[in-house]
Amino acid sequence: MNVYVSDITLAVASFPLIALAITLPYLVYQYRKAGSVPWLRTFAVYSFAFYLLCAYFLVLLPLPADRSVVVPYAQTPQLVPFSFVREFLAETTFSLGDPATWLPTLRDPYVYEAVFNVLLLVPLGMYLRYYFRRTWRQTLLIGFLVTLSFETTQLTGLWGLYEHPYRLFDVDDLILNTLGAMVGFWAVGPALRVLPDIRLVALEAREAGVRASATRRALSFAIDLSLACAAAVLLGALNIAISTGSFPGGKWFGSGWLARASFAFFFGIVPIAFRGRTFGQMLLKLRIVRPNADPVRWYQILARYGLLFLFAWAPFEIAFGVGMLDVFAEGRFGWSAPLPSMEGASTTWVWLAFMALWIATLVVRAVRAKLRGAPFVMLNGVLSNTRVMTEAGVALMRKQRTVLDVDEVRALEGLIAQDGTPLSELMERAGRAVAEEVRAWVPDPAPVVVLAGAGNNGGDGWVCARALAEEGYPVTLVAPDIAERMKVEPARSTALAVFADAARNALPLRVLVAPDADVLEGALEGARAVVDAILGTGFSGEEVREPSASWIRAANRRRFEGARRAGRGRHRKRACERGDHERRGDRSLLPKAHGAPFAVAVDVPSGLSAQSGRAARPCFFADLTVTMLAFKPGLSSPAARACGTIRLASLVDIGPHLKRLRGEQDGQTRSAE
Ligand SMILES: NC(=O)C1=CN([C@@H]2O[C@H](COP(=O)(O)OP(=O)(O)OC[C@H]3O[C@@H](n4cnc5c(N)ncnc54)[C@H](O)[C@@H]3O)[C@@H](O)[C@H]2O)[C@@H](O)CC1
Ligand SMILES: [K+]
Repeated sequence: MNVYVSDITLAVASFPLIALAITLPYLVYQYRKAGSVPWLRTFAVYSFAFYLLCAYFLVLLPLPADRSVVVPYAQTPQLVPFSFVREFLAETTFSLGDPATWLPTLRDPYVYEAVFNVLLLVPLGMYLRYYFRRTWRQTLLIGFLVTLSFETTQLTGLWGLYEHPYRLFDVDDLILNTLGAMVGFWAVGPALRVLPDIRLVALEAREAGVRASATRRALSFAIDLSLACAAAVLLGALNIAISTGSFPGGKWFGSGWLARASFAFFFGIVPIAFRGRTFGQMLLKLRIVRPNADPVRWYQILARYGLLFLFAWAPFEIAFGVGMLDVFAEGRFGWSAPLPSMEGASTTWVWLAFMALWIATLVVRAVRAKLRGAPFVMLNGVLSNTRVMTEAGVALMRKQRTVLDVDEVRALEGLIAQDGTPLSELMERAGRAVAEEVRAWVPDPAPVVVLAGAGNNGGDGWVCARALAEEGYPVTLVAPDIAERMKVEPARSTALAVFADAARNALPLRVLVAPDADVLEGALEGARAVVDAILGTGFSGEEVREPSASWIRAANRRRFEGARRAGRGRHRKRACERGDHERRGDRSLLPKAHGAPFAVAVDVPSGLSAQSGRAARPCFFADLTVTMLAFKPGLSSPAARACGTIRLASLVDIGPHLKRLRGEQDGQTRSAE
């Protein structure tokens, strides 16, 4: 037992080193991939790394001191399955009929080693299910492969580092370890109800990643600063090495000038050459842009960093003089060296006071930004009219600037159709885009409910349902009437075509026509995702008419109250009945019930006016809204929190069509005048 403890102690002792080594790459990776660094994921990653370290230490240590040592018992692999059971029965006093022998056997090495071997991979199974979202089959396979890697490492004496195996290759270990992974997989099941969904965490992180957080910017600045300092030191050393002796004073330039040149390179030339990105910013997917996300001009970059260095540097240079930086020439290091020799300490104080003031303004700005949920803007950013944004934020902001009125979207559709892409094709692309989002969320086929209205928004729903059914998802499509009786084109022909396809190819697609409340609730209960294709840009009015209203209410109930049989969440029910989740101006939304399906709205959540942004009662609450062609004005109203994350499905390159539309609009205004 002590062996285990000492291995784990060793792992604890060496983990900080590993943590240090993985932190920078982890932060960079996380910012690049997910956009921000949520604490839950970070905790999961670090604890997983720590666990793996422990596991490997337990399997491999202690290392024999001598590379050529022969450990007799480890030489012949143990290949008979379950021999530990036989040995245990043969060598211990254990007897099933005699309870007095039970307790002592627990302390028997055969038993605790077996238990240990099971426990070793229990955490792996837990991580695989919760964090990596693996199925039980994948967990079984991965658990087995990890065990196999342990055992082969032992069999080969640390891959040839030792001349002979020093630990025993044992088939029983393979069986018990793999069993442990499966135990972990099943044991974490109940916890999944309480733990936050790791995918939701990722989605939130992506959303948070649109904003360039102070940490992310500080990290990128630290990278650039390190590069500039390293280059300055290197150049300084080179300068001395090359020029010693050949010049009076032993060098070509003062190293102060080299430092300045190096800073000018990394903070001036590089971002100008790479259109607003320093190396650190490239690594962390940040960019210097104008406040409206337009590209910056070269002089704005110079102003941005010039001002920054003016604030931080100029008072310092004025106070200490240029020679101060000349560490190689002076043979002294750091700015503390000349302090005693200052002609009067007053300049030092001036500089320190200036720095303190500047840092204080930074802190105030940071706190204010945090409180208001606004981006953190530094004074040099204000003066140079530049901001640092994430690439995702820049892309989003540029797209969002093209906000089209609902009428304009309709006109645009007409122009696109004239140019050869009919509305039915747009509908096909729209439905598939929504299906893609559902699949990204629910990667393995699982029940999905599509609520499809009578208009073209419903048509998108039909396409989405077919796309998912083609991938094996059991889809329930809820429609107000049979497809033949739909009136709007191309929704009608699309629905008919989907219906025919489903029958011909035996797709797992079931259509419920005007189901009663119980049937609908039953369908929603088992769903992993629900698609709202009831009402889109064609919705108008203060109230939603039936049956759409009941459908929206049923979906919202499932979302906020949980499943009807769960018996929990009575308080939620009351809150829901009071309409807490719908109240306008109420900033915090009721949290989702556990196990509630992922809710995707097509184009706009049903009940929300895409034009005015007013939410009718009821209004569908979505996690994600996939809006078609362009952003609409209503999507940025306060009521638009019903949208969840908003994603744009471009469907076509609208640039040229938009130009034509705007041209035509101008022509009309002029002729009207
Ligand atoms: N913009 C685009 O490029 C595309 C748009 N398409 C979809 O088409 C949608 C627009 O289609 P439609 O113009 O047919 O309109 P919708 O399908 O959005 O809505 C029309 C239906 O809503 C009903 N309705 C209106 N007000 C109501 C109320 N107060 N209560 C209950 N029902 C009400 C109408 O009776 C009609 O059945 C878009 O939202 C989008 O999803 C896609 O099919 C293709 C591409
Ligand atoms: K909708």
